[in-house]
Amino acid sequence: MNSNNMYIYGASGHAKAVLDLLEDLAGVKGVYDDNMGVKSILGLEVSHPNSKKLPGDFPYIVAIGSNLVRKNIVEQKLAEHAFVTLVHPSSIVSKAAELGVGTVLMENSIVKIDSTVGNHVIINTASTVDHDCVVGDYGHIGPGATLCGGVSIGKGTLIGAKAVVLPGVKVGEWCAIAAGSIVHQDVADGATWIGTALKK
Ligand SMILES: CC(=O)SCCNC(=O)CCNC(=O)[C@H](O)C(C)(C)COP(=O)(O)OP(=O)(O)OC[C@H]1O[C@@H](n2cnc3c(N)ncnc32)[C@H](O)[C@@H]1OP(=O)(O)O
Repeated sequence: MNSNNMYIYGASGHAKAVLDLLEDLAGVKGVYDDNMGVKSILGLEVSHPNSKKLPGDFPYIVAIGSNLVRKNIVEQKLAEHAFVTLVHPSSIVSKAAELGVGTVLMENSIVKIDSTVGNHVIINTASTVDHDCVVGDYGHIGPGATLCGGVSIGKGTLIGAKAVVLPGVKVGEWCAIAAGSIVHQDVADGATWIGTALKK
């Protein structure tokens, strides 16, 4: 699956990690980034689209760590384009789980039975989405984070590295959960949670 032809949008640290998921880079038909200062990544030339129409012959992956920037690129620049889903071979995905388009599962991540992961989500290294979870579009489950069973994560929300969301908890849209936190109650849209409490 990871050796299909595709374009990559984004050329910073997260893009490097995404390129490293691919069996080889021969299938990468182009890399785009809005930053004119970025000229290459892992030996691949980086193009700067500006007002140029982006090619549509192969699907894209938007490899940008910021959830909001990723959303804006998808919806403003690639609204007419198709996307791939990348799953590292070391990941474990239940046959009864659903993964959206443009979503990336990094090494050793796990998505368990009856979970649904939306579009353009990052399931980062060694994170766990346990049974019956929902992760909304443009979310990011950080490295080593754990979603216990029946957790719901709203659109655009960042779950920081090694954070734990306890069973059945609902985290709203566009929230930030600090690295290492334990989330034991529901979190409202747009809120920041640090440690074991909402940020004052
Ligand atoms: C491969 C990769 O790298 S993937 C990257 C995944 N990303 C992450 O895991 C990062 C997650 N983000 C965080 O943890 C951030 O600290 C956030 C979003 C929660 C907070 O960021 P900001 O809103 O900028 O808050 P800020 O940095 O000003 O910190 C606010 C306070 O919380 C404290 N704080 C911030 N993060 C944490 C944390 N993880 N644990 C404990 N305290 C924290 C700060 O020390 C500060 O304390 P103070 O008010 O006493 O000085």
